Formats: sequence, C-alpha cells, structure tokens
Amino acid sequence: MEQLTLKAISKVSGSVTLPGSKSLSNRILLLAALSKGTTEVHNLLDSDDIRYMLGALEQMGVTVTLNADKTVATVEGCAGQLKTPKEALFLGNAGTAYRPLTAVLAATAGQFELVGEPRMEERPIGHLVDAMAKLGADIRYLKNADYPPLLIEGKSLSGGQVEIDGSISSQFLTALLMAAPLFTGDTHIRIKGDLVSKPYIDITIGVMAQFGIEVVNDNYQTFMVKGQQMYQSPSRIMVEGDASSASYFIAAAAISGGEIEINGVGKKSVQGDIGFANVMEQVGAKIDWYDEKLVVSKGELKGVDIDANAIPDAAMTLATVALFAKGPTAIRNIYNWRVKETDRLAAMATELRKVGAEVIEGHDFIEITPPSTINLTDIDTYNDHRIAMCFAMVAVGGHEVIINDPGCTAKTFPTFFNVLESITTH
Ligand SMILES: O=C(O)C1=C[C@@H](OP(=O)(O)O)[C@@H](O)[C@H](O)C1
Ligand SMILES: C=C(OP(=O)(O)O)C(=O)O
Repeated sequence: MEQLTLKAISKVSGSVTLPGSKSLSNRILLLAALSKGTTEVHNLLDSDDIRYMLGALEQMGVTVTLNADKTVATVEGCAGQLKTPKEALFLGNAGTAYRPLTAVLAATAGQFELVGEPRMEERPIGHLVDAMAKLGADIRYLKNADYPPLLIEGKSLSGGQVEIDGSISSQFLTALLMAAPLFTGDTHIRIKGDLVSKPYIDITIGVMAQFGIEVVNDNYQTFMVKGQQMYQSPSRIMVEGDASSASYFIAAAAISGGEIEINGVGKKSVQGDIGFANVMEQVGAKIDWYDEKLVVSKGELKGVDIDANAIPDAAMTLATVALFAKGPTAIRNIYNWRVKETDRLAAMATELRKVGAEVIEGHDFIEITPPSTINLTDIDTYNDHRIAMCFAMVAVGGHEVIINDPGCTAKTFPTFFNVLESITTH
C-alpha cells in the first residue's frame, strides 16, 4: 500500500483555486446530456466520480468533448433519447452518478445494468427503488434487496402521487426530481421521515432551473414537477468551486499561522457546505467573505456543539479541527455518515483515537476531546477521500502524520496533496 508522510507544517499561506464542485458537475453533465441542444460546461471537476458519469453517458451514445485538462466539456444533448448500452454501466462509488441515473434510466426506453465498487453494494438504494416502483418502474436487485447492483427495464412512466423516504440520503429525492420531467404526467412527491442533507435539494432545484425546469417545493415536505417536459440547454454553464473541498483550506488557515485566499466559493455559493465557513467562525476562525472567495486566518479555536445534518461532508473536517480547539467538539445528527464511502462514524472515531483524542461514538453523533499530546501514527483511510484529506490537518497543526493510500482523494480531489504542499512552509 502506498503511504504519504506529511511532515509537520509550521505555516500555510497563499492562494488556492478550488476544483469544480462534484455535486454540480455530475448534475450538470446528466441534465446537459438529456437536454435539447449543446452545452459548454466550464470548470468541470476532473475526478473519479465525474469520470464514471462521463463514461456512462458515452456508453449511452452521448457525445462529450473535453479540453486538454478536462475542465471544459462540450455536451451534445440527446433530447432524452439515451441509447441502450452494450455493457453494464460501472459507476464506481459515485452516489451522484448512481442514484440520479437509476431514476432517469427507469424512465428511458432500454435495458440498463448499473454496477459499482464493492462499497457501492453496501450503500442502500431501497428508498429510491421503492418510490420508483410505486410509479411503475421496473428495477430489479441483482444481488441483495435494497442494494446495488441493479437491472433496469426502462419504460415510459406516467408520474402521479408518490412518497419517498428522505431519512437516509437526499440523493434519492434528487434522483426522483431529476427524472420527473421525463414522466408523461405531473409528479407530486411527499417526503416520509425527516429529509436529511436538505441543501443538496436546493442544488438540484437550482440546476434544474438552469435547464428550464421548475420544481415547486413546499417547505421540503412536498414537491411538484410537471411531466412531459424537455430539459433545455443553457448553452454555457459554469461550475462553481467545490465547497466541501474548500473545508480543508478553511480549516488549515484556522489551525495554522498564515492567511489563505480560497478562490471559487464565497457569499454567493449555492452549495450548503459553504455553511462550514460559518461553523468555523463560531470555532474562532477569522474569515473575510467575498462573492466568490474567502480569505481565512487563525483565531483562538474553541470546541463547538453543532447539528451538522445540513453539511455532512464538510463536517468531517470539523472532527480533525477539534484536535486543535480548546474543549470538546460535538458533531450531531449525522447518522448517514455510516452509509457513505465507509462507516465514517466508526472510522473517524478509530483514527481520532489513534492520534490520541478521547472520542465518544454515538449512533448518530461524535464527541471529540482533544489530546494533550498528539501521537505519531499512520491513518487508515478506508478508501474514503475525506478521511485522507481531513487528517492532513494533523500536519497542519504541527505534527507529522502518515496517510495510508493517499490516492483515494481521486474520488473528488486528485490534486489535493499537491495543492496543500503549494501553500505550505515546513
Ligand atoms: O447530492 C449530492 O450531491 C450529495 C449529497 C450528500 O449525500 P446524502 O444526501 O446521502 O447525505 C453528500 O454527502 C454527497 O457527497 C453529495
Ligand atoms: C458522500 C460522498 O459521496 P457520494 O456522492 O458518493 O455520496 C462524499 O463525497 O463525501
């Protein structure tokens, strides 16, 4: 296994430009593919999750031309006419590819087999399949009930009234919303259970609006989408920087001595994870907010007690910031950490204990009391990009740390360790 030793960092300072948002990139690619017309997508993320979406679209006959560094894509929309792929669509562990494609392909004529990495077969999808089945979709489990892989016999669906459970992942509702304009009639959706990760629904509704489709959202309880509509290409669309990726640099500046300018997200961000910057202000970071950038520097850091349901990805970064804050930090209402790239609650508790923190791992929360001294250790990353990236904060805090399998950042941020190095003084 590859290992990366991060030497103790005495200061981080300078400027970083964020790669494009994963959540926006995959939504935009799928809607551009379904659209009528050609879409030029700028600042596209180049990472594994996006490559899986691009590969699937190509297998279904969509022509996408990428520029040399793969950040500009020209997508020839197929006006809803995706072709039956010759082979199974391999979607890695990309939730933002797997879930939306499941719903969209169920409403597209043809047969589709959706497969993924072993971990994808442990990530539930039953709530989405149940809702689609109520609408008449033919989706079969190829191994275990409620989990990928899936075999989809796509066909015309007429919409109607449907309930969907929102308590495990917002991506199921996102998927249903994105498919709904393809149905022949209107769709009225009612949420069962508490809807988690709500800001991602705002991202979905915002991107659908850019492609000419209106979603009526009544307080995240009911949603309505008119049927028989075609996505319309906006011709040119810009992907803003990834707000979850911003969290590592916001945290680094808050922990270390220097000032970091983070370009690509700011006051105008449409991503919920920008809320991590507000949390870091509570923790003690000094942040200057601009429309599309943040300038962050150190303050006196103190532990906080927060409900992180709206920012599940960025909240992992708070768990390693906690190592350098005064007093305990509690991160609550994050049960679904357990069904992401790995069981993130268990994994974070294990790795934080290895560096010396006292940790309480609850069913849906984690409490971290910082250690008086930080142990030198290697960090297991469980094929989870965010574990690799957030434990880089140990080095930022002035302590050498070894990251096992650092290549796992390729899921959303292949250049992460190079970008961190570019603003580092040892
Ligand atoms: O819709 C999206 O783009 C995402 C939604 C979130 O998942 P859940 O809704 O499953 O929490 C988030 O964790 C994931 O990285 C991206
Ligand atoms: C949960 C994540 O990914 P996915 O889109 O596969 O759900 C993540 O990126 O932290």
